[in-house]
Amino acid sequence: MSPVLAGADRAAALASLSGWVERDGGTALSRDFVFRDFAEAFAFMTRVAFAAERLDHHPNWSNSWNRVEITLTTHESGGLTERDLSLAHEIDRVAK
Ligand SMILES: C[C@H](O)[C@H](O)[C@H]1CNC2=NC(N)=NC(=O)C2=N1
Repeated sequence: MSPVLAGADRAAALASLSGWVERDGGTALSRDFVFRDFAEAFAFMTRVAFAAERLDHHPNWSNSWNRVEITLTTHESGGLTERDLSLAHEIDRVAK
C-alpha cells in the first residue's frame, strides 16, 4: 500500500503541479478541464483511461458536454500518495 504523502514530501509533490486544488480535507486533488466540444472532452477521457490502466490508478471523474471534472485520491491509502501525483502529471500531459 502506498504511503500517504506528508510534510516536505507532500509540499514538494504539490508544488510540482499547477492547476490542481486540494479537496476533501487534503485527501484529494481536483482539476476541471474544458474542451471545444464533447468529442474533444471524450477523446481526452479516453487518453486518461488508458493512462489510468497503465498506472493501475484511476480517477473519480464526471463529464458534462465539454467539461471534465477530475478528482484524485488513493482509496486504499485514504489520502494523497505518489500514485495520485503520477496520474495528475500524466493527465496534464494528455490534456494538451
Ligand atoms: C486492485 C487494484 O490494483 C487496486 O484496486 C487499485 C486500482 N486503482 C486505484 N485507483 C485509486 N485512485 N486508488 C486506489 O486505491 C486504486 N487501487
